[in-house]
Amino acid sequence: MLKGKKIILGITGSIAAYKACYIIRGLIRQGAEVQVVITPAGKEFITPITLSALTSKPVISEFFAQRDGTWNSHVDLGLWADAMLIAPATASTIGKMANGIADNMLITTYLSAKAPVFVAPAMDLDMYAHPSTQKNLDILRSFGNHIIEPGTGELASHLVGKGRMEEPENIIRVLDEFFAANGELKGKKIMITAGPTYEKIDPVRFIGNYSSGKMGFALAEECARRGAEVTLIAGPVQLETRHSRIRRIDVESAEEMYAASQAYFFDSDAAILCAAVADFRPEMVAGKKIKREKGEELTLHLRATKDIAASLGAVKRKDQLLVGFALETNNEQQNAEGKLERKNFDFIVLNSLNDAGAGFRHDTNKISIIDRKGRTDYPLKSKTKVAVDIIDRLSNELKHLTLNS
Ligand SMILES: Nc1ccn([C@@H]2O[C@H](COP(=O)(O)OP(=O)(O)OP(=O)(O)O)[C@@H](O)[C@H]2O)c(=O)n1
Ligand SMILES: CC(C)(COP(=O)(O)O)[C@@H](O)C(=O)NCCC(=O)O
Ligand SMILES: N[C@@H](CS)C(=O)O
Repeated sequence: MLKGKKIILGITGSIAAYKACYIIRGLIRQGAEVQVVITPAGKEFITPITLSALTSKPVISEFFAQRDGTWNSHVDLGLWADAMLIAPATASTIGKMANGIADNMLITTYLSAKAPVFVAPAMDLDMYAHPSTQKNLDILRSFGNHIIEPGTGELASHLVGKGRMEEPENIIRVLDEFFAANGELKGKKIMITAGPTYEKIDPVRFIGNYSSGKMGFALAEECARRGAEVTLIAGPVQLETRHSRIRRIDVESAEEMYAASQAYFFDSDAAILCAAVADFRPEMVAGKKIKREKGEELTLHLRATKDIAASLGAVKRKDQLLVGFALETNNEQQNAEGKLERKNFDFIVLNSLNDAGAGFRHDTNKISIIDRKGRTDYPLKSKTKVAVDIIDRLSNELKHLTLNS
């Protein structure tokens, strides 16, 4: 959840300074804006030209801009930022931060920062273990700064030990999770159904469908990233959840998914029913494997499963949102609108098997969001990005619900 976040990246004189390029690229890829402030020693390890090309901003290193003497206001910078990240942070910089020695633009900016500060130490193992460094880190923690512990591995000295700056993707994840934990869905409880259901014929066979769970799991991760507590009711899929705020409930049949949905919906602010729930189940489940008969036919009597969406739509409170999906092969708009009404959805996500790359098993999807006011079409994109579009809409609807309730 770094979209739109303004981040000061402080770079100091460590051989790990080159990794700042990957941090910048990762932050910008997540929609953040990055302003680099680099120490004189940092410039010995990586050039402002490279950093400026990556951030599309002039790099700040002096109190006054070289080109025209403009004052680089550390005060404005401190007020501008949503976060300040010092990566890599040398022992010297950590000591200056801990003791307020503002002898360069980076420390001066740090002392003016109003935003949360994250520090990623990078140094040799003995320097990191030294009581002075550890004491300075404890002081920084006591000020409320977030220390991103270094990793263990081969160091510039070719010794092996703790002191390698944490990897860029993990540093970015720390910031992402920090903002997510304070994200727009903080405190919201969201129930999501995902994947197929399997309806037993006998101990060996079942009726199912091609749902992989990818779309539902992407929705769960996106809600968790935005601070929500997520209950993910998952049919039989080969996927793992990543975010710690996702509580996963595994089910197999439509009946089990129905029971789980009934159990968790009451306490939810919103439910997103992405699962491909079987509409029919065998009336009788054979206790033993049905043997191939001499004849060429096996007749199965099927009975309709309970409609989870309709049952939730019937009891949905005014302070709850209910979102459905429709996978169609024809009459897409008409079928989706029918389900919107029949199941009392607040909006429905339509995807059609007529669109290449959409629907079951793909890593991509092409959706339209339909509600009682109209329809919004989206291009084919990754299910991760489709989830962002859907949760943007859900988040907006939740805000209106909160305002109107
Ligand atoms: N027993 C069912 C079947 C479907 N759904 C939900 O209802 C929405 C639409 O599913 P779909 O199968 O398209 O709807 P059906 O009512 O089964 O209509 P169709 O005849 O097209 O299958 C989806 O959010 C799905 O998760 C549900 O909750 N319970
Ligand atoms: C097609 C999907 C199951 C997603 O497929 P998956 O990522 O699970 O393979 C989902 O986008 C969807 O349309 N679910 C509802 C299906 C239905 O019952 O209409
Ligand atoms: N409802 C469909 C899944 S889209 C089925 O019966 O499997």
